[in-house]
Amino acid sequence: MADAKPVVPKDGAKISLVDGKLNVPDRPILPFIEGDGTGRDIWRASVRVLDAAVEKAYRGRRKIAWTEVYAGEKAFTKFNNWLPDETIQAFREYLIGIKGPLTTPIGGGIRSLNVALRQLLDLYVCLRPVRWFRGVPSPVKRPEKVNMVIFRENTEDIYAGIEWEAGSEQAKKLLAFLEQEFPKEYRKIRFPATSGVGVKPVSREGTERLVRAALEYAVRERRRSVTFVHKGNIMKFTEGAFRNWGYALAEREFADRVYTWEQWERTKASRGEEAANAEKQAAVAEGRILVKDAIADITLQQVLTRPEDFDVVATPNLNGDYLSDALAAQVGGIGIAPGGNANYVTGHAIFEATHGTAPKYADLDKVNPGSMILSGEMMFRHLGWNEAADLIVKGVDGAIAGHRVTYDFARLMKAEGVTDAVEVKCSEFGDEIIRHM
Ligand SMILES: NC(=O)C1=CN([C@@H]2O[C@H](COP(=O)(O)OP(=O)(O)OC[C@H]3O[C@@H](n4cnc5c(N)ncnc54)[C@H](OP(=O)(O)O)[C@@H]3O)[C@@H](O)[C@H]2O)C=CC1
Ligand SMILES: O=C(O)CCC(=O)C(=O)O
Ligand SMILES: [Mg+2]
Repeated sequence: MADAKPVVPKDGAKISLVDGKLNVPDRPILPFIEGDGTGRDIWRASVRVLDAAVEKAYRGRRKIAWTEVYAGEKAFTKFNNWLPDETIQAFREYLIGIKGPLTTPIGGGIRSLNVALRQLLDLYVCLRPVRWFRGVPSPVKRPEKVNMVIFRENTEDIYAGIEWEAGSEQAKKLLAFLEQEFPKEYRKIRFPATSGVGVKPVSREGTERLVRAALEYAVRERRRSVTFVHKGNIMKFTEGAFRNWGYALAEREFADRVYTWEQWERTKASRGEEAANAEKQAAVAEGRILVKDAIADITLQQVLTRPEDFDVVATPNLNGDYLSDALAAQVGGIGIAPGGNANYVTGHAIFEATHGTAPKYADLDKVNPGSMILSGEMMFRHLGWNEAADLIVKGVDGAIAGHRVTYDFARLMKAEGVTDAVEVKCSEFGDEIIRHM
């Protein structure tokens, strides 16, 4: 069987990290994974848009040296390997890349390749900006109020994949250990003989590097607040610790840039509520970032009812997964929800849409390529290619304003009474974006 060594364009050059800064050549080698299911249609449309933006912005001076790497069904078919080492090696070597969605079977079979890539490359931030594009149909009345950036921890929590099937030898062994060593806790397991068991690791290091990234972003981008979203009332030493470590780091490393709810609590306890409110107001007035926290369940209500209270969000892995799909709905759905996974120390990053493979639409040239295209836009900004990124935003704005959109937007537009909305194919929506650049 052939090996999965990527074929790199001869004139391509490597991106490198020099003194903590990306050094991007004019012909950067960027590995890409096409993706399973709708990934194939989406990639075909997206790569044309990304190339067109670069061509229009730089008139041949810059060009991407796309290099296909393999994972998922295509890799398994070609190489009998779901995630070849060559793919990991390529992302290691070329630093930055982009991928389509990959299928993960439910309740058995292989573990997530998406998660494996994040863990193997230690891409500890999953960055998912959620903002509304004018004209995108939305189920909420004021979608323009949604402008949030999710920093989802990307390497630990239950995504570590440490769990054992009910009745398995491993589950029995762990339960026997618990019965022996922690009898009080063991007695809380309602049906031990038929329980699957999982482990949820959340570390101080993992939390701190994620929170640091969120705060650095908030400072750099002059954002208003950072909210730690957690379920720390129930999971005290994992999610609750995430909150506590987050506050401690904010006060330790960003003392002169933030004002935290913990500070407010301390001032209230020592000098009363009025003094605490005055202190907070003064801090916010001088441009400090308000650092606060919210419990995950009520957050899911409040992001709907008062989205303006949420700005940058830092949260453990599972909460971030739920929150990013829920928030995407408010700005027009998962068809326009980009993202990126990154390690800000090593410089490694893989950009990818928030959505999955949407298998029922595979190869129909139907779904919205917007999430992948806007993930490309994020990638260009990450590379410092802002002119190309701006053209993509211009193209997306124009395509939406023209009301020639994929089925998801057309469906919502029609429901909103937009009579001239025309459903176009995935590839045609790509054409529309290029036309409006
Ligand atoms: N990072 C990754 O690679 C991810 C992979 N996955 C994997 O994808 C597979 C399918 O997951 P599933 O839960 O069905 O979620 P999906 O995100 O794949 O699809 C769910 C629904 O979202 C809508 N949707 C998805 N993509 C688009 C798009 N590009 N344009 C417009 N609408 C879209 C469709 O809604 P409608 O039916 O209303 O038209 C679709 O039925 C699973 O194996 C899962 O593990 C999931 C998430 C991320
Ligand atoms: O890996 C998967 O299949 C799902 C991942 C996911 O839902 C996400 O990263 O948002
Ligand atoms: Mg998800």
